Amino acid sequence: MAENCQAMEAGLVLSTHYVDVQMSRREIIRSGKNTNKSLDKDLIITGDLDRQESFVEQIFPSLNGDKHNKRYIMLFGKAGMGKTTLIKKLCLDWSKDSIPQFDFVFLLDGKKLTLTEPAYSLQTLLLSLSSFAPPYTDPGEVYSQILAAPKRVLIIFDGFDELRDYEMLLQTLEKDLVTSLQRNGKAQSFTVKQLFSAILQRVLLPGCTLLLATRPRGNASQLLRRTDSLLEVCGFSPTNVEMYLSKYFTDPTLRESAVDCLRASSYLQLLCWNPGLCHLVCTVLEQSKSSDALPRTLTGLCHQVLCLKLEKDRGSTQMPGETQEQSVQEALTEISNNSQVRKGRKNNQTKSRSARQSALRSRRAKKAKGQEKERDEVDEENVFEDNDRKGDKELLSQLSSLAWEGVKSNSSIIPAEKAVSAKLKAFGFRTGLLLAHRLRTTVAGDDGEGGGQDDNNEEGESKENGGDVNLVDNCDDGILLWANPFLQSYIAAVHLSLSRTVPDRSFLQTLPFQTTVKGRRKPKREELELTQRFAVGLLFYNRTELQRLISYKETVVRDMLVSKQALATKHLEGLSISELSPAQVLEACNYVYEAQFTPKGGGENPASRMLTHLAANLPEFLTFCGVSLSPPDVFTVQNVLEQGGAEGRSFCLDLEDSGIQICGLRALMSLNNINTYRACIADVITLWEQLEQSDEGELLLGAVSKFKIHPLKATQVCHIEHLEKLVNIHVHKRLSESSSQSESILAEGVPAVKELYKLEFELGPENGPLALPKLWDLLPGLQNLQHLDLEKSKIGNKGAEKLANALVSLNCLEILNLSQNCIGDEGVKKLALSLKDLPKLHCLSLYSNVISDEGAESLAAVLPHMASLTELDVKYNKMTDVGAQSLGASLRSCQKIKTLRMWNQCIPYGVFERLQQQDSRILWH
Ligand SMILES: Nc1ncnc2c1ncn2[C@@H]1O[C@H](COP(=O)(O)OP(=O)(O)OP(=O)(O)O)[C@@H](O)[C@H]1O
Repeated sequence: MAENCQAMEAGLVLSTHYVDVQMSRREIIRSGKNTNKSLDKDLIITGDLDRQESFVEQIFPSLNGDKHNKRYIMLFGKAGMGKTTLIKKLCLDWSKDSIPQFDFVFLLDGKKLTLTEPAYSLQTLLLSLSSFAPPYTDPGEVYSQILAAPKRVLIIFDGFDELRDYEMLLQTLEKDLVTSLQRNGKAQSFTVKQLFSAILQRVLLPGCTLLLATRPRGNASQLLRRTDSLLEVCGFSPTNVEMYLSKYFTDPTLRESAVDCLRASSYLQLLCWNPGLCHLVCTVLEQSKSSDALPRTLTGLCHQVLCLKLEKDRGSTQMPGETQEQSVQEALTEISNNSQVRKGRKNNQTKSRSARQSALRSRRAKKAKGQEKERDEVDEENVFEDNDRKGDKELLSQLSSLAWEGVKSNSSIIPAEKAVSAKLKAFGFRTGLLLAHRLRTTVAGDDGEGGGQDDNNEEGESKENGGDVNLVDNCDDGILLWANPFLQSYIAAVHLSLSRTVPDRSFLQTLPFQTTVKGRRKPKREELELTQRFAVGLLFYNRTELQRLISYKETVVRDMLVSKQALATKHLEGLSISELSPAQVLEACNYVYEAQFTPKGGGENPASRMLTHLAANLPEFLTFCGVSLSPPDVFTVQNVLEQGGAEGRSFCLDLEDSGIQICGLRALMSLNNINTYRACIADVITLWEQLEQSDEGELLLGAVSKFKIHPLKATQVCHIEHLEKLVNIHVHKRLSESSSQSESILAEGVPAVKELYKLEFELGPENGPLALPKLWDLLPGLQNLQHLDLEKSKIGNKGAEKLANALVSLNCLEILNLSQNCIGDEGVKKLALSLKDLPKLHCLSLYSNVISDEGAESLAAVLPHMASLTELDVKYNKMTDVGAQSLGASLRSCQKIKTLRMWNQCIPYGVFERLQQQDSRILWH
């Protein structure tokens, strides 16, 4: 396994190129209801500071001593975020004994589901179909060891694109099947799907640990119910990016210039947050001559990577004789200079490269035979090159149509029934756009060179430029797939935007923000979203550049682009921006950004028209609440907000529950057309502290004065912890004991606290009590609070007493909701004493508590003193006719009260009716 899991793409090797990334533990909102949950909607999004981070080693708590060992772990992250890489690292660590709790680790790939014949057993699945599995000399013996101690087995599932793929496997298995699976472990009569299902449903190997990797989209009610632990790959931090670059560019001069170039390209640098994109960025940096030539958009990045791949392919396929040899040698030297990693693989590569070179030479020789001898050699070259380029463009066009088919069906696998010509496959492999994935593990000795299986059973770019064309043809258990999700989406977009076979009408239907027949906007899959983004980007991309991908004449391309540009612009301008969801607003910002760097031409620029339109129509109260804002997302949002600023618009930003990083928060909040902002309180405080430390007084002033927290709904314990911190700053009028600069800025306290008028404490009966002590401490600091909602928080009599103490300071309180809180007579007596001193309280609810007659009487006693009270609700308590009559009597001297709700089963019906007749303000409901 140590050998087999090493390979990363383009010849990089895990042990030298892996960057230790962090993961964050995530939780889902457990509402108790069995709703059809969708992970990306139901995850609790924490602030930057609150992410509980952990490293690979910490995924599995040690088996000894940990009673709550997590046995169903889900690892998620968007495309390219490094799930597979992390799993490989895990396998590598295990192979080096650093995860001693497992005797066996098996990696099962979702792609194996394409094997549909009922010809497998658990034994063959684990020992022959799992990735990285070595050939076993005595599989029977190994299998019995696995069965003997399933607790010491880790099974990893990877290669599933989305959550919903797992859901399909969690549908209940038929009883007969369960019985036969359990009885006949060795019978090779099951499908991969049945075996996967049985493992996931704990029918087979119950007790083993499962780690499931997936992209986060899709509904997954079944899966989420089973999961004990949710981990998200965080992506690269700026330090990780630096580390990656230093590993990628081993030559110090190259590294330095790459780092400099990257520093000069803000957006590119932010894209590196996604490790998969960071790799693409390095590919471009490696070849780029100056920072001016670097791409500025995601479209530009993928375009350049694709062109480099095409050029590399042409470079090695088109140059005759010596020149070709030289260039391949140069390329090899460059590669080995750049990374020691590739050295290990060099033999293979050199072998396949030289084999291919000679094949190419003979191809060229054959081609050359029929040519007119007298022709000038240079001309001959050009003709070949032209023809080859045309051929490549034709192949690329076929690939792009295939890519779009894949995006539409949400798959990176090219279905076997698709007829893909050998030439196209060869082109796909050579350029590294396609991979071949072997479905069955090679048995020892199968491989002529004794190499065993390769790279997670995948072939293609790993033997780049190699002669693996026949692999899929010759090997009937191979499948074809796209090597890179970004490039697949990019090429799919090339089909949409640059193919004449996609007429305007169809193109229009592929644009984002389509409403379905039912009028709802469907949630979209990742690749489709990316493809749409690229499609828009391509329409406005440099035409000369695009010409490298397609063989139409310039005028044809121009006309086609102009027409599609007009459609895209009209489509966006026709949208009612204010009706878009926060996620769609973000999408729009991303599209507009991709289109933005249109080369200057005559006339009005439709791309800038789109930007202006979006900026002019964004709602003033702009919320990204609940939408994950990645670093590059923040950049595109900033771009639109700045444009809005140029048009005289200003915004109130809500960045709560967006997971925005503190540096992103800083970037947005410091724009001068932001009136107010909301965000995770703890992150905001950290930002203030940073600004204070860096002596940025003016920014700090803005950051403090623009921050808003009203109205505040606390749903997690940390929300109250953060609020407590903020109230402390407000009360002490400085950020910390030692701070001096903030003192003048905070001389009047924190405006956000002063302007907090409504606080809803919604932690529920389980978490509520954990945060209550902090709430009691901080409440006196909220002097302007008008509305306090503590419904269903289990505050009890003790809490009521604490609250009573705090109420003394809340002179502005108008509404107090204490429904369903287990408050009894003791508690209400204490409360009553403070309530009478609240001059503005007009609405009090003590609905569904445990107040009996004694408590009712103490309330009755203070009612006449509560000058502003208009509504009192004490329904569903424990008082009898005695308490009810005291309250009724007291009501007579309270002219202001409009309604008194007090019915419960302990009050005899007749008594209540009589009371009601005496005073119509007494209500049943
Ligand atoms: N920790 C890491 N260190 C170095 N490179 C990494 C790391 N994580 C990811 N990469 C780079 O990013 C590329 C994409 O990562 P990977 O394939 O693991 O993503 P993924 O989350 O599995 O994506 P997908 O959802 O598309 O399967 C890798 O091929 C590798 O080059």
